[in-house]
Amino acid sequence: KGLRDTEHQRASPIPSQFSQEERVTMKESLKGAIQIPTVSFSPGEFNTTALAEFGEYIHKVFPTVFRTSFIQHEVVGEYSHLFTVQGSDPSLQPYMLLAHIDVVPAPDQGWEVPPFSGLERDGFIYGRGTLDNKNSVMAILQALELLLIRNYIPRRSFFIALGHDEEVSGAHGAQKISALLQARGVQLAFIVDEGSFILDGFIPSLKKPFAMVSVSEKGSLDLMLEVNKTPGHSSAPPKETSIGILAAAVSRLEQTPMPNMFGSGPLKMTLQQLANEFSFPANVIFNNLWLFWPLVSRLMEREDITNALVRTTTAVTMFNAGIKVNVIPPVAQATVNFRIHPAQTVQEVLKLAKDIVVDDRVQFHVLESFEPLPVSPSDDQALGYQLIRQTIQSVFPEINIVAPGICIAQTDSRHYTNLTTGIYRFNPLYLQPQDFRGIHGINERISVQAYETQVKFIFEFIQNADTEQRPVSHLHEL
Ligand SMILES: CCCCCCCC/C=C\CCCCCCCC(=O)N[C@@H](CCCCN)C(=O)O
Ligand SMILES: [Zn+2]
Ligand SMILES: [Zn+2]
Repeated sequence: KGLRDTEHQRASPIPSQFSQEERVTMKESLKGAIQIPTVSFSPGEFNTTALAEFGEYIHKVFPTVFRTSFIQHEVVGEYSHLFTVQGSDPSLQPYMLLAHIDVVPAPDQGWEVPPFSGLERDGFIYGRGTLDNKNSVMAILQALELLLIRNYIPRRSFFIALGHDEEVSGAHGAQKISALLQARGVQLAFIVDEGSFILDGFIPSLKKPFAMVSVSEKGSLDLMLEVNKTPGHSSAPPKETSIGILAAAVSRLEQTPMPNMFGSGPLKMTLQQLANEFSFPANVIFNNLWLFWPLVSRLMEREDITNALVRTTTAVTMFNAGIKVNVIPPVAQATVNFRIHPAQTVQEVLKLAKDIVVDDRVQFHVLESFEPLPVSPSDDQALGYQLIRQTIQSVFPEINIVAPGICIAQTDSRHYTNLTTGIYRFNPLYLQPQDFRGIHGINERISVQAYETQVKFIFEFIQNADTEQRPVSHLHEL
């Protein structure tokens, strides 16, 4: 399986080796990026000073990118960046690399070092954005900078889109870039974004880490539940207050998980590809899912992360009520964040939620919703998927399995379905469960060595994408 060379294949790729000085520069540049607090607080509420500073910062640390004649740079939606890298062969369909420069807030509490310090400790750079997602922003531009310094000229054109509001919707960044490219008539061969990793230790009986390339992502429904009651004196309370009614409603939602959808969606493909990697007897079980699916489906529910793969999840994330200790509360509101399994729709989940609550004193307000994403191809003919696979095999030769999977979070790539059917979410980094807890959590960090490897991966990927051939079906055709 893979990509077939032709006479046009670049004779000798530029080796992905970096000098000691370059390696120091690249890690210092990442630290500088972490120190700029580009926080998204809520839709439309960003640290605009930091976003503007970030724009100046990338000019400073990647001067060659900005002065190269075949690269066009545009600022979109005030703070997002779009780079158009013109390849020498217009017959090759362009692709796009995505990343986002905004981060979620990070209060200091619980961090070993301040979250916007970018401090290095024991070989790790700490800070908000080191995994989500300034690592990708900086690694993409760093790899391009290093290629340009080595006089690289791409054959296949590509775009780099860096959104500034991914963490709150992408409405001002990714959506505008997508509309701009659509207006220019651009169609893309594929997109590569954040959203998955080389996963290590997420499934107990799996012997080795494997690379999961997410070919779909879950949808979402932000639902606000509201109960109104006439306020009054707390000395003569009604049998139920708005708070009590609402608490019972959200408790019912928490206690009644959405149906287990194991068997539909990309997870089946993931497990089939992994089957032989499990130790005995799990390998027998995963090789015979037709027989053991009830058992596997129950096993998947046990851990939070694997549970998120088999169903629409329900997270009560906000609860507001009450105005004074001796006043019966007039209104109580709770917000529930559902992450929708690819085999369900927003409308189905809304109906299920209402059927669980069954209380007409509770009003439902849909704040925002997004359908799950279609499944991108991962077969032998899928150029983007095969290029990712090829580059993983080169940069991580110890990884035996590259499997398609699903992203349990949302990414900016969801705004680009108008431009391509090939959307792949993969960050070339090892991720363990404790690293996952750092994403949106505390002590988010990346090892210096992992960041260098990410730069190396993109450095090779950009060159691999210059291939002019289509993927081939069978190895024996090589
Ligand atoms: C058998 C396979 C086991 C798989 C285990 C999966 C482990 C999880 C791996 C990776 C998931 C990390 C995803 C990182 C991307 C985070 C993107 C993000 O934070 N997006 C936000 C966007 C919010 C937009 C506003 N609604 C989000 O989803 O909240
Ligand atoms: Zn992200
Ligand atoms: Zn995030």
